Amino acid sequence: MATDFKSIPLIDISPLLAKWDDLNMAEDEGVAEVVSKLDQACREAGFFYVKGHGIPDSLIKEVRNVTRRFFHLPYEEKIKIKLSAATGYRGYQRIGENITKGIPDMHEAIDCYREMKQGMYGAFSKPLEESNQWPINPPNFKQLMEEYINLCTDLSRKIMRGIALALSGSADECEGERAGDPFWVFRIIGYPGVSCANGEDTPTNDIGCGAHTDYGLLTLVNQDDDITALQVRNLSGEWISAPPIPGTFVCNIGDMLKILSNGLYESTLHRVTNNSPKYRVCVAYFYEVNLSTQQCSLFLFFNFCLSFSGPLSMFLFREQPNFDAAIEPLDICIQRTGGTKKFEGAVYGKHLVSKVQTNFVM
Ligand SMILES: N=C(N)NCCCC[C@H](N)C(=O)O
Ligand SMILES: O=C(O)CCC(=O)C(=O)O
Ligand SMILES: [Fe+2]
Repeated sequence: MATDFKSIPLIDISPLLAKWDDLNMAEDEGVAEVVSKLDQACREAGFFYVKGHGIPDSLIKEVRNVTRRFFHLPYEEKIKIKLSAATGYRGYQRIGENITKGIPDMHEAIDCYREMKQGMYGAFSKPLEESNQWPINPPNFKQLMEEYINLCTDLSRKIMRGIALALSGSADECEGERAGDPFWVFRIIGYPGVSCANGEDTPTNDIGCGAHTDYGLLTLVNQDDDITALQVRNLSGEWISAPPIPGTFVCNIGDMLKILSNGLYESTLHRVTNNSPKYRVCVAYFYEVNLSTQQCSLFLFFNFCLSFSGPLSMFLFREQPNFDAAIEPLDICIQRTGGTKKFEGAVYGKHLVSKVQTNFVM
């Protein structure tokens, strides 16, 4: 975010999706136009809406509907999948358990993370190495969300190809050899509506989620289409609303893309306040990292050799997400920003674990 933007741009990405896997995509006029809009949006706001994304509207709505049904269940039902350090920070957290900059957030949520094989990355990934906890009620919850997550993963990868071109890299600049198996985070969130406390006329103004930046590359927000609650901070510190635009996702840049782009793009601060009397649902998919490391290539090699020793080893050595990717500013971006690295590299998984471990009071 480098400007005093007053609204958030809307981009129709269908030309990019039509050519995303075409080696000459950058020469296509339609793609070039999308790329230039992405570049402008990422520089100016770090936020943009996308339409023409190809994910069926019926699925997007159904994801919010089952979410609403879950949060309306009695508390005893919801804590059956309660999040704790012992569950790898996966599962349900009640209102006020997530904290941002020391202040409890007025939201409840289910947190999910791409699952990882135990012991894969050494000690640092241990805190997150458990399985997701899905509600058994509504019964189709897990299946529906997994289908949705897969579509969001594909879509994010394609948008990231456009962003890689916008950074004047190659389309797959932000991917490793093992692209296609990225690490993701998924948050299913509910924000209670405000009520007028003690008969006062003005509703209490509770912060649904305090000002923060997202941790990875790109976020896709699926928000209720009748409540304006998400706000994005511009350069002079004004909070600009991101009202719902039916049929779109709100997309924003996370900390890993800020590092990769050497600050050309920034992860913009945003927050949520639900001042409406209605309960608000939001389902956020976070496309976190998709760059492989040296370690990963070695692992791939072993995996390749072992794949000849039968189906069992194929199963044991199935692909793992690149949770341990070391993120450094890309050379092309260093050149474009005056030749010096503005950020030290970060190991993605360490960044995530340090955030998650300080996000809860329970
Ligand atoms: N995985 C992501 N990006 N989650 C965003 C949650 C932001 C709130 C959190 N308490 C914080 O302070 O970061
Ligand atoms: O509720 C929203 O609109 C956004 C939530 C968000 O920013 C987050 O979970 O990181
Ligand atoms: Fe966020």
